[in-house]
Amino acid sequence: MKILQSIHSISYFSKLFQGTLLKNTKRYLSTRTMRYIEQEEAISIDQELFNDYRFSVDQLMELAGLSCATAIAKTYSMEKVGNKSILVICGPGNNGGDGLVCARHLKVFGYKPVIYYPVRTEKQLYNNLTTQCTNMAVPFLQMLPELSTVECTFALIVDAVFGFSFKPPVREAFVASIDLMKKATVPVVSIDLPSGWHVDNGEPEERSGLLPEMLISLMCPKRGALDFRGIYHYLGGRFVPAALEEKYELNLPEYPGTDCCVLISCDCEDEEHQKEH
Ligand SMILES: NC(=O)C1=CN([C@@H]2O[C@H](COP(=O)(O)OP(=O)(O)OC[C@H]3O[C@@H](n4cnc5c(N)ncnc54)[C@H](O)[C@@H]3O)[C@@H](O)[C@H]2O)[C@@H](O)CC1
Ligand SMILES: [K+]
Repeated sequence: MKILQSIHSISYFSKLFQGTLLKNTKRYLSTRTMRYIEQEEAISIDQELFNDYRFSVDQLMELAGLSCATAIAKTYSMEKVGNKSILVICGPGNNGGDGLVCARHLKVFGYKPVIYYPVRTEKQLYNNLTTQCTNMAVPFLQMLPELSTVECTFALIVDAVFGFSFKPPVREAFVASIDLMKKATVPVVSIDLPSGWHVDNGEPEERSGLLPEMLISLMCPKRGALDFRGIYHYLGGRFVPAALEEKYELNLPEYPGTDCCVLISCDCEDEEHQKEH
């Protein structure tokens, strides 16, 4: 009983201190105490970036998507991926936009991305991103592939369905995509948050959520990401002005040199991966 209680309090305190304690065998590669922010704070930082700093969505999305493609390439080399394609599933908002940008950069890096984008939002930004992909020979699937097709055709699935504006429950149009990612045995890489997870409370109560192998938090990790139990946790979206970082006490880790992403925790024995990144 005592052991159980102490396990509960360890897990309670590990949430309370927002990732400062080591969980399981996970190795936190950064020595700084990063803050895992709530949905409201993410929205408020986002607004400051657009309204006060006058960034455009296109600018930040390009940096976010590039950092995702870079983190993927660092982790899943062309050698590992082999001849297989990468399925990028895009949602209706900016998380989906990050997926479109990520797919384009993966193509430039020499991978074979294929996009499934079931619900398109009629906005110039998304129209431009889809045109760029089409003209750069990144195919769009009309239908979600069968599980068996996914297993033999794709080396990875990039989950760009929902990010920090998601409000549960998942609406019908996206249920099949999320189910496919839950069932597939190929690794899933989630952009910003695993889709379907509560932004603040993380994995759904009944533990029936999507379990990605890799998570790329953008700007700074969101509170729900404390439940991440996969292998690689990267931070990307290196665009936060120092004054905003200070104001929100984000304590971001140092990015190595000019890199656009940084590995913040790694639950693997792969010492080389940890050293290199
Ligand atoms: N400042 C930042 O941090 C930046 C964030 N970016 C990305 O933008 C994301 C946030 O984008 P958005 O605010 O557009 O929001 P999301 O992309 O998270 O989702 C919003 C869209 O999902 C729909 N949606 C919400 N809940 C749903 C549900 N239960 N079922 C079905 N559909 C649902 C909404 O109607 C809306 O169309 C971030 O997570 C990140 O990936 C980057 O693109 C650029 C910079
Ligand atoms: K996502």
